[in-house]
Amino acid sequence: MHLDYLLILGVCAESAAFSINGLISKNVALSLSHSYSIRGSSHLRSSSIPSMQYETSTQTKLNSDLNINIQNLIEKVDIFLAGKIGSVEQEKESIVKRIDEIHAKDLEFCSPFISSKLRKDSKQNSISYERIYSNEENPHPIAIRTTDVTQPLLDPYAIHAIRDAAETQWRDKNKSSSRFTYQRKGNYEAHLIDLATNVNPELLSIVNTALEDRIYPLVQDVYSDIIDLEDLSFQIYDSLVIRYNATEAKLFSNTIGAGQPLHRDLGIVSVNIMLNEEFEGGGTLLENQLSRNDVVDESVEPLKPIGAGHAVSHLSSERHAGVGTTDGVRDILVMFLTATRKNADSKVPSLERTARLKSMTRKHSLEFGSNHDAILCRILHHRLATKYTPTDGEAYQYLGMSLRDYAKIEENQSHALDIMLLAIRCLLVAFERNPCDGRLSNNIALSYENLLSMANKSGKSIDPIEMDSRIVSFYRRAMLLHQQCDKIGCDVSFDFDCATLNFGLYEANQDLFVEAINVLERFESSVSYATNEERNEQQDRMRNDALGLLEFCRRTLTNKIR
Ligand SMILES: O=C(O)CCC(=O)C(=O)O
Ligand SMILES: [Fe+2]
Repeated sequence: MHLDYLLILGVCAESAAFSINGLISKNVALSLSHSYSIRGSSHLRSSSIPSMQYETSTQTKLNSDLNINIQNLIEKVDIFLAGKIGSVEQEKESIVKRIDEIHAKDLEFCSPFISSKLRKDSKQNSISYERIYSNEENPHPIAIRTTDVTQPLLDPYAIHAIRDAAETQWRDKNKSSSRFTYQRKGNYEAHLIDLATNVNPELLSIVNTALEDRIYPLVQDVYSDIIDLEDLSFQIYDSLVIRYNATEAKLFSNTIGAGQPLHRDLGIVSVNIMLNEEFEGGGTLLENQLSRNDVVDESVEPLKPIGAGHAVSHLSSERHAGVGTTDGVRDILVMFLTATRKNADSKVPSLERTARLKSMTRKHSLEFGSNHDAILCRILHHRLATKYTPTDGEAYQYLGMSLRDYAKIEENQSHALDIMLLAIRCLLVAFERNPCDGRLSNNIALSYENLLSMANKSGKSIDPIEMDSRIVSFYRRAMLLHQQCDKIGCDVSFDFDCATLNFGLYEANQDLFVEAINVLERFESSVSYATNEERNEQQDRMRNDALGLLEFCRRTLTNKIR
């Protein structure tokens, strides 16, 4: 589905206003005034760097149109920011300074692990690997998998030492210092640096040898086409031993197994090494493996290394999940690599800056007393994220969502509408880059709904049929993407619930009760795999709302038939 970006600019022509039938909000005592937009998660690893490449032949023309529009769009965002913030350039500088300082501090955490020599001085890569491609007509590489059984990144001795140290730490509850945010039943984690420091000092030399001889040369080989490696030195900023214990997860009736939801990691490159083979399910699902056609592709399978000691690697910005391990125990060692520039003015690569800008936004914005200033802070951060990595779809997504939030508090209706249009255009740029992000499709549909109601308020009119078809297409797309993930064993239940309820509510508001029922019926059969208590509560509330709405639709339909 390709959308016409220019059309969005032209939707405000003067003609009859379109009004949504307000049946639900008028007649039903449901607390459905809120819609569920989906924010990026705030955990340590929620950040993003661009996907490896971004081109398809059918998109070529759109891309070139898009380039002109992006420039125009960014200019408009800059004009908006300059009108709201007195000293934009100064603010930007201080944000970047703060981000770079955190980066420098984080690098100390794993400093006992060696960093890579510059590429020209480093060893030649000897590890064979294959590329894994996105699921589209003109696929682009999204990951690699090592392919030669005789060349593991870690040998059995190293694997044994790592697992043994992790188990020792897990037995000692006092020693578990976790920065890991996916504290789900059945999941365990240990920082490799803690294991090397507190449990088995030999791990330092084991890991450093693997890094120097195999891992860094491999990474430099794999990513040389994608990242400018000139004067770049890689370094571990964190590394985790993760255990997914399916038996324990099942005890808590978490039927999808032990896993991690979709996320991005901080840093630049993630290397995911398999430590054992005795489990069912599991593996790493990359969002871009999903089908972007409006079908569920049954052939998509999560990536698994060829055996213990072997690896899968991807840019940390590729959105991915740990698919539920359904039987046994799955152990992995994940290394998150960042980098510094040796000879440049700025030591921090722009990819790293973008990732950190996005991950720090929430924290920085909470420092402001007023909601207005907090939203401006978010817009500024995401604008900077798009500046450092213009290809980053998620940066555009967040920029769009923060602009949308500004539009909602803008009192001047006409200005609000203009800002909303800017927001939607950012979201559409994001969609071009990340067509398989189900949250994004939901948020676009929702934003079109917001646009319609704002247009009504300000007396402007929008082609209702065009809008309706976009809203429905984006909700359908969101549902389909979530459905694919769910089928593969990746926990998207929260996002799936959001999209389902929003879509059902939209249909019900159009008096399309049969359609609404079809959508909402999912709530009668689906299971919730909430990640933490807060989400659990929110999800329960959503489910109740949805079931109430479903009942209302059924009742209304029966009354109509009578
Ligand atoms: O389970 C997996 O393979 C994914 C692990 C992962 O993404 C992470 O630890 O950040
Ligand atoms: Fe990850």
